[in-house]
Amino acid sequence: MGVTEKVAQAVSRAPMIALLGNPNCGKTALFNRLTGARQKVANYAGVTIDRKEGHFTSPAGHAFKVLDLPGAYSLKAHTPDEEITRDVVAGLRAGETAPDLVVCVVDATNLRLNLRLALEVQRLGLPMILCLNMVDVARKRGIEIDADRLARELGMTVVETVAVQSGGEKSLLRALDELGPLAPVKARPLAAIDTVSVEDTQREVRRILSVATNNIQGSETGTDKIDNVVLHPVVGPVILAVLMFLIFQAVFSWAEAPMELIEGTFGAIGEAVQGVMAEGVLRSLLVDGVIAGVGGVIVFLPQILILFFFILVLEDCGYLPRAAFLLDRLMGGVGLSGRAFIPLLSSFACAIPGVMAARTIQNPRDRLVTIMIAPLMTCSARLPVYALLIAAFIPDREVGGIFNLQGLVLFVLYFAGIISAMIVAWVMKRTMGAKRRHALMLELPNYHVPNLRNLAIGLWERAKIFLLRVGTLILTLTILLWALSSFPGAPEGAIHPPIYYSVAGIIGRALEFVFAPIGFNWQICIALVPGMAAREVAVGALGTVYALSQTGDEVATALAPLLASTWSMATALSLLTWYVYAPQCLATLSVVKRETGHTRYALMMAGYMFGLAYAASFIVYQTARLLGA
Ligand SMILES: Nc1nc2c(ncn2[C@@H]2O[C@H](COP(=O)(O)OP(=O)(O)OP(=O)(O)O)[C@@H](O)[C@H]2O)c(=O)[nH]1
Ligand SMILES: [Mg+2]
Repeated sequence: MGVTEKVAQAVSRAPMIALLGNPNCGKTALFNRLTGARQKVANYAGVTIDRKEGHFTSPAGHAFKVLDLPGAYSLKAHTPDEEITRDVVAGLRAGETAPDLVVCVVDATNLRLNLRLALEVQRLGLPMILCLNMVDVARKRGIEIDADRLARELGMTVVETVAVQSGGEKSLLRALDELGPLAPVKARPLAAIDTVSVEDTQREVRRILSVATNNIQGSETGTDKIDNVVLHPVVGPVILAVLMFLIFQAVFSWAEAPMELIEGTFGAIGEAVQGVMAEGVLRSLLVDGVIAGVGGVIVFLPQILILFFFILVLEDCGYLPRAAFLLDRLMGGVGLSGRAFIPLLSSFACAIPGVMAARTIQNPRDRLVTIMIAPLMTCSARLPVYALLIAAFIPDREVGGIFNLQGLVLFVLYFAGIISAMIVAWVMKRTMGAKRRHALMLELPNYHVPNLRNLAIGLWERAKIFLLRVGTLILTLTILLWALSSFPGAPEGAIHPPIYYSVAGIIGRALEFVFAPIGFNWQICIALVPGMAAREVAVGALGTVYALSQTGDEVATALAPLLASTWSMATALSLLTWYVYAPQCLATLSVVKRETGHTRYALMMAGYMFGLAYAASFIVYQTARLLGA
């Protein structure tokens, strides 16, 4: 038997540990530390929305399987993500038994809230360890917890951990090794444990805290002082607006140098290949297909990373739920709950995690509306499209002495998506029958300085996702497009470049009939088709289409100036508008179908977004033309 097979066999027989706890107490951080995984950790409730399995070996050589679960306040699940947690620990999931051991992770700075779940879970009768996490923060705040006394009161092992410090998990590992073999236990049915009232549980928590801790609960902390400013009704929104604005400025100004470097490199490679290879199909594939197409997309990596740098910092320091709090009034005005904020914010990375994060929303209508508008948030796949067109058509100059016009336009595009989403939400809520809205119940976590390692991992993961997409999906589609655009080739006595007569050219010219009223030429129409698979593909596709439209020996890696000289401003604005609305992403539509359980919602989404895209582009194009653009 090979080593990997031995490991696999040991793992399959290993006991299963479930990490359970309130949202934001550090379960995922602990999971990552135990298993070496890189699951998303961030400073707000509701980061983990699905079960995630991993495994590790303890210092004494025992193998364990471990489950990271969505945070829950109680086993009485209110949201789809809490249901996952409840079903896993109660052994209700199809084909799964209850875990062999529950490690209940609690935030040591907030035992009053956290211990309630621990007591509730204890009634299931499963072997259990209580993990006092964030003891570093608790100590700093003068909270003293007598772990031995707590252990006696609860009748279970209690360990102290710091999930974000290397070695911070040691006490848990030691406790696991001391546990000895775990006999299989059947969890008590949920109905049987539902006999103690919340009030009684809370009374018991208070009693335990009074004997096992010094009962210090948050005197005014640094967090409160910051919040006095950040959540101030006037100053707060101003800070939020300035912050957002600075981010978009940075996306353009900081990215300039690295982008030029990448562009220059691809240009040089293109010219080198052009120089050493004889003219022919293979050279065209490399230069017009791979280099012009893929190179055209990779250029945008720096901008994506800059945007994510800011998002990750805001996520990790604890600002995001505050932003949700500030925007709750605005969102309430259109009938959305502040809960929708995090899913919508995740959608700025990609609508797919955004749609999935809507699982944390309790009210089914709220959840559906949030899912339906999530793709209107500007995902990072739109950034290359926006950046390309802005670089080509919007002059790089200062406005009012401080703002850069390009950054300003990008801000407007993001803003257009948000405002449109709010309007759509309002209309949907109206048609579904307006419902009284619930007060926002949102935990505001303590601020902390972003963890550099987390930040680096987050950026690295982003870069990996992007480069993987470029290397697989985008490369494949670009090559396919190159082939469709190159064959069958120009007929005798042709007056246009060969692409005009190719399969793609014929499709593009057929579609042009539909899209001419919004100012799209046949080259754009060609790019829209593979762009359905993923938005950035359109940029690569335009790169290839225009490279193939070049006559003579020019290399067209610098797409922006080429577009600037061949399109009208009206066309560029229209295409930008199209990308604000069009559902150019099949993956999102299929996730919507999966998360809602109905094909009709995916179709509804595609329908309303295409409709909006066409109408908005039509208005923008015709207006711009009237104004002579
Ligand atoms: N100082 C300190 N911070 C911690 C500790 N454990 C976790 N954190 C931070 O607490 C925040 C929440 O951590 P997560 O691991 O995402 O929490 P979670 O319990 O998985 O949260 P959900 O998935 O939302 O239920 C992150 O910002 C972590 O960096 C700790 O022991 N000490
Ligand atoms: Mg988590």
